Amino acid sequence: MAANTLQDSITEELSKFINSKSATFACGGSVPIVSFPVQISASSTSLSLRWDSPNDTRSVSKLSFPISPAAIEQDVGLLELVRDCQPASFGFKGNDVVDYSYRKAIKMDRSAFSIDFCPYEHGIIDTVAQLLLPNAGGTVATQGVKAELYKLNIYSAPSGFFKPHVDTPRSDKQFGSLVIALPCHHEGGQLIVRHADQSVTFDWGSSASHGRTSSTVQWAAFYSDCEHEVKEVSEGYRITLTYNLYYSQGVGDLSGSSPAMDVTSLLLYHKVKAALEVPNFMAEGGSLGIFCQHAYAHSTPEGIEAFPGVLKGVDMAVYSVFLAIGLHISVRPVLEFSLRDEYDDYYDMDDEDPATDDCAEKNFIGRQLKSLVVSDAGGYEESRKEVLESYGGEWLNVNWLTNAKHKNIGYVHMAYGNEASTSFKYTHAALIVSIPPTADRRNDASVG
Ligand SMILES: O=C(O)CCC(=O)C(=O)O
Ligand SMILES: [Fe+2]
Repeated sequence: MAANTLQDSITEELSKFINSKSATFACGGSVPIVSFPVQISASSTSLSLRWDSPNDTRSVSKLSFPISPAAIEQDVGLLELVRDCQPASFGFKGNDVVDYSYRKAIKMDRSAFSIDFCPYEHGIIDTVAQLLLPNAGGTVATQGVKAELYKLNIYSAPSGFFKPHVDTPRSDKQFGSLVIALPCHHEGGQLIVRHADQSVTFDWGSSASHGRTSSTVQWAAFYSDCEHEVKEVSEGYRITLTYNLYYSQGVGDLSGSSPAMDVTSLLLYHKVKAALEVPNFMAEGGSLGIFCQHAYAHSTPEGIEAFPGVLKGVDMAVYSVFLAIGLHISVRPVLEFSLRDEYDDYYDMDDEDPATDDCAEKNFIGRQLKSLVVSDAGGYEESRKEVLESYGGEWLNVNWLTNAKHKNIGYVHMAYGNEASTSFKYTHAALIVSIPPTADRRNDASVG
């Protein structure tokens, strides 16, 4: 093949692959167990599984990992675990079925055991969120991953296996599955994951993983629509934990609605309440403004769609606190504007324009976040007032709590003057709160 033809065909194949979902349908890795729990003593180089004995719920059994090839036949805990598991079923036409010609394995339900391994602690869930989630078909409101432990499974020699299947989704929020292999000696039992005409094999057997089985936890995650199978185990015990992976409100999407956070735990909540109780604080009511302290893409359509969920740090705290107190708060663009701007001082003497009167106190605030506005306003003989009106917003006297920090270009318009040219304005994203007058604050149960 001529060099260029070869290059073209490789380019085409790589390009096709990157453009398909196949580029990320499965991922995996390994975590050395010597590092957890955070190593305080030399004895912390194992992990423990504890489970309820089925015959006596007061009695708890324990098994420590890793389990070496030598220990496999003598480990009493392992034999007990095998004894206490039940045959593993699989979903077939809406029923749970046990059929050893399709799946030969045993399982334990999550309600019966606990283990001191947490995939979140080792960055596995962060990795899944970064790699699999973006193509999993969620929305901007589902930027996080919740991994829910499902079952413990054992595939043992001579012939544990699970034929090709697709996992039954537990809810419409499920986008994938995570399998974690505990460090126990085995051979065979490869997990093969397929998507379109591609496949990935995860071989966690001792020889294939160069002995790592004895010292590492190995894992794989894949999308729900991927067919997968577990090949026959020829030696030892392949012990796995399975997790269902769900979309969740992730970091960046908890503003005002974090199910886990009590907003009153934020000191800011009490400070704001105390301020509102002072009659002379904004006695007439008005607008309180907080310029966002972090940078956001607040003038692109995708960036705007992500608000308010994308707020972070103190911006999220501010948003959540005012929302919880029951005041109206929204993210709005503030046009960067000063008296010294362009030729405004000289050419724009329109008396009605508040900018020429008291713009030192007032800010021009867009009604809502807007993607970049390109306008033909501002040509010859048009006042700045018309330029601003074409953007859409109002002049507000704002009591600012923070200074502007980050800006995006928000508005492109014609420049003033008699030659055609363009000019632009930056916008800052700010949280604008409507503060009622003192009398209304007292009457408002949610504020008092
Ligand atoms: O243990 C495994 O590797 C995967 C098992 C599996 O496919 C399942 O439990 O649905
Ligand atoms: Fe499965």
